[in-house]
Amino acid sequence: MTVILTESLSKRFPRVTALDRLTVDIAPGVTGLVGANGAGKSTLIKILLGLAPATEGTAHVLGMDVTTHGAAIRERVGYMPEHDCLPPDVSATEFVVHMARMSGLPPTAARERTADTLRHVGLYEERYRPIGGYSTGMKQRVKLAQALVHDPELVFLDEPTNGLDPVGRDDMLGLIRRVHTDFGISVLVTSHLLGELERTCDHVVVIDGGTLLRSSATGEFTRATTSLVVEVTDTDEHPDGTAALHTALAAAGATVTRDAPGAAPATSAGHLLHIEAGASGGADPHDLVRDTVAALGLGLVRMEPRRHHLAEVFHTPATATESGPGTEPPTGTAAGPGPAIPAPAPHPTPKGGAPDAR
Ligand SMILES: Nc1ncnc2c1ncn2[C@@H]1O[C@H](COP(=O)(O)OP(=O)(O)OP(=O)(O)O)[C@@H](O)[C@H]1O
Repeated sequence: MTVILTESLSKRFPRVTALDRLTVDIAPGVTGLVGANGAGKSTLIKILLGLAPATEGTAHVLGMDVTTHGAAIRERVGYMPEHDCLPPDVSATEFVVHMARMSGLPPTAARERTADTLRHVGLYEERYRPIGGYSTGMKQRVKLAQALVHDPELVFLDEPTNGLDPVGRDDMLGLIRRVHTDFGISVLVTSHLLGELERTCDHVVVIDGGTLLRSSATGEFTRATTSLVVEVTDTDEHPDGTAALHTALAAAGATVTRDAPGAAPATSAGHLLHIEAGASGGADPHDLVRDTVAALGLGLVRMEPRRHHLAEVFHTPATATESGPGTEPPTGTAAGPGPAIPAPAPHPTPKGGAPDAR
């Protein structure tokens, strides 16, 4: 089953190719659409809603052609735009009731659905206050509520975590997950932060310069690169236990690094060893570590699998070119041959709203 299907979809502006022969097939569930700023995410959403015409190619949403069924698609799809689009002088309740009425709900149903939806997104007493006084987090919740109020089958959420602090981001990601688990609504959520989508999405589509880099289940991005993290104590015999273990494991044929491969320096603890799974000559790396630690007489503080983050997968040239099952190769690229997408910004920058006041 497919909720979104595009075939060789392109959008060319006079100076920029925003989408370049994009072919994707998205199933029900929560799907992340990842790409750096300018990758073409918002353009794709506008085409899928029937709000902007494609230059070439086809797109279907819930089985409907976007060029001929835009209005019918918008009846069954919710849309949370990226930019601040809320009127400051009305309350969340007034605004969401208005949007529900615009979607065709009768007055009583619109009021009831509004109350339920605002409660679901976590807005309570403050829903009667003017939106102008809300924090960015509260405004994002109102935008999410208006996308859900007409009970759609699918929602497009464009950068819903933009401008939120880490706690606000986690709350929003949890809400997005529940939109699917509690109501069965499929979600297409965009972000320029790869890491935040791996916890939220079943499937991730990565685009760059309007072309497809990769489309696969979230687990496939991370599973292939699992490594073990090991931490040991020092002893009188081995004052640097980590170094001793490193030497012994390497001598046994394991691929060992002292810092997290590809990790930012801030996350690299010099006393952690990373052993690549499957790189220890066929032996189970758990057994190898256990036996080696015991032979050296060290104390084992921890031994745990470490799942690489999506960002690392894309910033490690060796893994970025691997094709897992279900992976589609990049099509002709306007952004050059490099497989890695540009580094995501360290902080999401609110483009339309004020920084979170909380
Ligand atoms: N109406 C337009 N006219 C000309 N160029 C446009 C227009 N809309 C988008 N673009 C360009 O198309 C490219 C893709 O833009 P788009 O907004 O889809 O990217 P995005 O991935 O959503 O990034 P962002 O998160 O920054 O909005 C960009 O280079 C942008 O400048």
